[in-house]
Amino acid sequence: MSEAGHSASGEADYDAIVVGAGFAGAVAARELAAQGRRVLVLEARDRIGGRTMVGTFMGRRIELGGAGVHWVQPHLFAEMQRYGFGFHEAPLANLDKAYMMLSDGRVLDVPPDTFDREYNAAFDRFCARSRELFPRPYAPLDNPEVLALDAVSAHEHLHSLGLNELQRASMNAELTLYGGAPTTELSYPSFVKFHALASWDTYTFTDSEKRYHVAGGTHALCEAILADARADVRLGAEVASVAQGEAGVVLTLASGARFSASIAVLTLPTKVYPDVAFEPPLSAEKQRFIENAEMCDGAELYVHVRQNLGNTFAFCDDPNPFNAIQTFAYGPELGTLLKITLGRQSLIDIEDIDAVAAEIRKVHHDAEVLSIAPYNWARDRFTKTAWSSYRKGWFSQYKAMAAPEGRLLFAGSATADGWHEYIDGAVESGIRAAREARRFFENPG
Ligand SMILES: Cc1cc2nc3c(=O)[nH]c(=O)nc-3n(C[C@H](O)[C@H](O)[C@H](O)COP(=O)(O)OP(=O)(O)OC[C@H]3O[C@@H](n4cnc5c(N)ncnc54)[C@H](O)[C@@H]3O)c2cc1C
Repeated sequence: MSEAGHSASGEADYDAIVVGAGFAGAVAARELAAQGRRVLVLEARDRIGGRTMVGTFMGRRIELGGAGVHWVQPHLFAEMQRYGFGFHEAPLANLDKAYMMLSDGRVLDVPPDTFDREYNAAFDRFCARSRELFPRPYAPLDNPEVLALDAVSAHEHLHSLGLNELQRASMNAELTLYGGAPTTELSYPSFVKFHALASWDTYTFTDSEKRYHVAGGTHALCEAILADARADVRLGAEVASVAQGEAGVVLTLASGARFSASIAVLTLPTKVYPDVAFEPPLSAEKQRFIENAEMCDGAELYVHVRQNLGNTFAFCDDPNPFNAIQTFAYGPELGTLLKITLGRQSLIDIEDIDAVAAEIRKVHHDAEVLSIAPYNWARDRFTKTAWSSYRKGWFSQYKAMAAPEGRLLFAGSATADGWHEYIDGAVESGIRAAREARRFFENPG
């Protein structure tokens, strides 16, 4: 290569290189190929799917990353429709038991109807202004008041509402889970936007986060999208540097291999960008966003318990390490599989079965934990954060991360206008980046 983007013959290897084969990358690759472009996908891992990951536990398929999906997530739903994927319903509805672990460790055994009513009341109050603040949720910064409120933390807003103990604790557990950090850090309007996206309706929102999975698994859906791209895909291809010049881009892998193209679409999780060398460096605005905006310290864990606990749900308020403990499957022979979501994995070692069992027994006193299936996203070097959550003051800056820089286009769920903590946001961002690419190719100047 003599100059960024040119091989010795002067021909770039590809029209576009997509970095990352999660949902954002798979969709961007397919859309670029549909435009007639020659596309290469470079993925650091030896699998596709990124922050969606399917495993098996006790003979069942489990989603260790992004899983909850809903038809109010239009980009993802369109993909499910296109490739013929339906919805698989997780237990959640018709709970036998509901629990609330308060911040001091006390556990309330709450009748499920009361739990639902109080939690929904808290949610309604927290998001009471969602329609007013986000009349068009896909243009989330149109209302100038959102920009001002971005400096307000979820904690500050929650404590201004005069809620009762159960309402405040359940809502704080939910917000800790979403923020992946203490709620004093989470941007208040960034969370309210999700309520607006769920048609300004609390029940629909709750269904959208916990109730439905992709039947057949997220992996199969991601595979279907990527197969449709008919792109060259290289797994185990960790991009170490990205150089752009007048003629194109050159991406160099950790192995030393180099590929050139006219443009690159980057879909890296935000916190991973500092591990890639950019020449010239990324803009100061982007670098500030990368350093400051995201904070999610989350992880996911499945637990097999000998006893049949029935259909249960527990919220655990910060600083208890598990924020949500939900029955995933149960029966007389199986016992119970619990799915646990943690906003703050650093509060516990999720690979330590004794520590996990002790925590479970605070809610389910006699539970005998037989085995666990943890995955720690915050410690995964190709993720570093779990889902994308915005620190207060940084939600209003997300467009800095999405903005193209020369021949580099940026996708990934954190850059989405809509469901930024979700698979839907990843799909949305891949479509947007491909649209930007089309504009670039039509008018390269
Ligand atoms: C535990 C957990 C629970 C979640 N729950 C939900 C949920 O219920 N519902 C929902 O919709 N969403 C959920 N999410 C969020 C959702 O999974 C993500 O928003 C979405 O999958 C992100 O997709 P992406 O393509 O933007 O990024 P990613 O999926 O992270 O894709 C980025 C890709 O880039 C690759 N990469 C990184 N560095 C390099 C490099 N140097 N070179 C080449 N490749 C590289 C990574 O390996 C990865 O494959 C959850 C996420 C987690 C972790």
